[in-house]
Amino acid sequence: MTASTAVRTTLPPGPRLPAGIQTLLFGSARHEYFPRWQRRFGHTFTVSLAAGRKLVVITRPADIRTVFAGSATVFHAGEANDVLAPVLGEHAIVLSDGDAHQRLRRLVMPAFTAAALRGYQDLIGQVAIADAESWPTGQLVRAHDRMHALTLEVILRVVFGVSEEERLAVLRPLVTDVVNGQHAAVLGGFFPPLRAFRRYRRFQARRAELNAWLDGEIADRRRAGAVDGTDVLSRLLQPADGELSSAELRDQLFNLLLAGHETTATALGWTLHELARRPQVLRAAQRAADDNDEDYLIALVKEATRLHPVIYVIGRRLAQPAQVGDYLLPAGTVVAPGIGLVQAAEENYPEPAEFRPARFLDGQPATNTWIPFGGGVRRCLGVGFAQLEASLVLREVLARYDITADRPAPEATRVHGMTMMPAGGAQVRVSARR
Ligand code: HEM
Repeated sequence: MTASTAVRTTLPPGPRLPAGIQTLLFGSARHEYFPRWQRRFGHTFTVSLAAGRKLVVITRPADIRTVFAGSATVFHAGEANDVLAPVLGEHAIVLSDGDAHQRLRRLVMPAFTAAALRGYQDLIGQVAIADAESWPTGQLVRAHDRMHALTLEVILRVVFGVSEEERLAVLRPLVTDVVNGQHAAVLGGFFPPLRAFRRYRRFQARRAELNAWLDGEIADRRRAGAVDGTDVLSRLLQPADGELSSAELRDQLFNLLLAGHETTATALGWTLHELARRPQVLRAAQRAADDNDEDYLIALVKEATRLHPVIYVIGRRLAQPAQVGDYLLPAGTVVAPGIGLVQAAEENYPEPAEFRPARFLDGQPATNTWIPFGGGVRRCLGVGFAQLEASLVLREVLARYDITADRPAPEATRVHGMTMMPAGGAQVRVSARR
């Protein structure tokens, strides 16, 4: 082995700022500091976070492949997600590892197969039409807020399977409180004194109410033998080998709510924002909506999640030492594929700041250069669901409206917990289509 390829046993270089400051920068402006640190320290760098956590950020597709294809007994995603433990239930798939994860994935997967998705299509389409018909014209609309309400409606109707307006009216504010309170809960998990604050206590109280609602719903459905509906809960209730207990089922539903609601809304918000700024691409997208060209509509979302990754970085905690690229990293390190960095690299996407859906029509991107949904055995379970939902929503909106931006510059990105949002709410000016 030559000196240049020798495996290094030190951690990769990284900023020397105090860990508290690096934690703050990671929490509030990772999309600004990670590119700077990459320029300064190279393709692999270490971010030192509070409580001695070391995040080794990787950006080369070959290194990302090592992590995604690596053994699930070595690369633990559940442990890397432990900051979410105060929010999610103990059985949540996102927090699990090893055999427990494999079992949950096997039991939840049938609700996300292509056949299952076809079953949800009409219901999602109805929610999309109802929303699109009610857009106000002649004014500025915060598209992200609208998408937030819409994707919540999809979760309630298509994932939880609730259709009666009376019950939806109870659930909407309850779920909204829980979703809005999750960041206070994560902070309370980090800094116990914050648990005395009202926001933390309110989250816990509303979370308990939602748990009780979900428990009641699952018990009712089991009693009634209601497993043939076209919703995710019905699919999950279908008897399977080693089936989910009621507590496990409740935690998965809650996990799906948190994983699928804000993420999809944000991807849609960014897509509409980019379209409003680019009349030519908008016209092509409107033609695709008229022709029901699903490939183009999905290419729009793929390009939006490339240019504006909803989740900027993901992690795997090493259960034992492992070699990733040039480094032999110690157990306990979190190896973190830098989604936002790999997708913004000129060598992977020429003129990376441009919004070009055609990148996803002329063949596939190179392996591990487009990873907004993560990868390997932990790849997002809802990728097909999110793309179906987004394409149906875009079809209905673009068939009806012209959208423009008042300002040529793109909106800044705001970090909100795990999610990278449009800071101005993805404002678009809406008019009836000419
Ligand atoms: C545009 C929308 C979405 C984005 C960008 C997104 C992104 C992600 C990412 C980055 C991960 C982590 C993957 C990894 O660590 O390798 C993930 C995991 C997950 N997502 Fe999504 N997601 C979206 C929508 C959804 C939807 C709609 C659902 C379900 C209704 C969902 C359910 C899940 C679940 C259950 C996991 C955990 C998988 C596991 O640990 O095995 N997601 N998602």
